[in-house]
Amino acid sequence: MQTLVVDHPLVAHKLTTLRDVRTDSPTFRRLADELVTLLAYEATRDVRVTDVTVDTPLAPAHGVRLARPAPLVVPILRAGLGMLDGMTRLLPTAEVGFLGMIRDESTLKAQTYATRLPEDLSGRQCYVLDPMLATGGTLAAAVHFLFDRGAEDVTAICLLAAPEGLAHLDEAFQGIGKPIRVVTAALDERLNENGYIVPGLGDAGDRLYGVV
Ligand SMILES: O=P(O)(O)OC[C@H]1O[C@H](OP(=O)(O)OP(=O)(O)O)[C@H](O)[C@@H]1O
Ligand SMILES: O=c1cc[nH]c(=O)[nH]1
Ligand SMILES: [Mg+2]
Repeated sequence: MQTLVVDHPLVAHKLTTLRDVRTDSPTFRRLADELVTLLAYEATRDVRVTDVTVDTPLAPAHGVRLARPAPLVVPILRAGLGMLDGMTRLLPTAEVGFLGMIRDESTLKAQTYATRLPEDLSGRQCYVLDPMLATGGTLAAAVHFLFDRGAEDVTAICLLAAPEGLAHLDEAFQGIGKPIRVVTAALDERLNENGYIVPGLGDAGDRLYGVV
């Protein structure tokens, strides 16, 4: 598995405000949206393209277009939904699948309550959106869903990651023979006794959409 921590002053600036407990929900949503677009720029570095030639007003010009089939973007509900618009702004032709998952707060195990994905993902590049990679249980389950349907590679875009979550994914997908990448704005220190990322930003879903 490959991990990329995007090192850029604009990313660090926006992430700092996102973490701040005084940041309200509307500002949090706007910053999450802006951050995902910056992260997606790096995360899509290996997106498949095909060569094309277009005519400028002066002469033919060689260039590229996104290859078919289009990439699949998969936000993990609920918090991943806050990253969808920022991603599709950059990749407007992408298709979107959905996974609804919630972590049981006592066992920290991920439970799936909704799946809406294409049956056949053969040859598809997939981008999973979830702001928090904590124990890694949720993301590991999501990646399994995609590989089980034939996805060619999976790139996860996260706002924050914990070392424990990256280690979990490394172990879970060792020897799978398919590329997995995690692109994140920061690698934090650790998880606390409740499985929350420290220093983190709290519960991303609650900060985006309110406590339910
Ligand atoms: O790496 P893990 O330990 O599995 O934890 C990370 C998951 O926890 C959060 O979702 P949550 O269960 O709070 O659901 P929500 O998005 O509906 O708030 C977060 O958005 C991730 O999906
Ligand atoms: O720190 C964390 C861990 C899991 N889910 C969150 O929203 N935040
Ligand atoms: Mg939550």
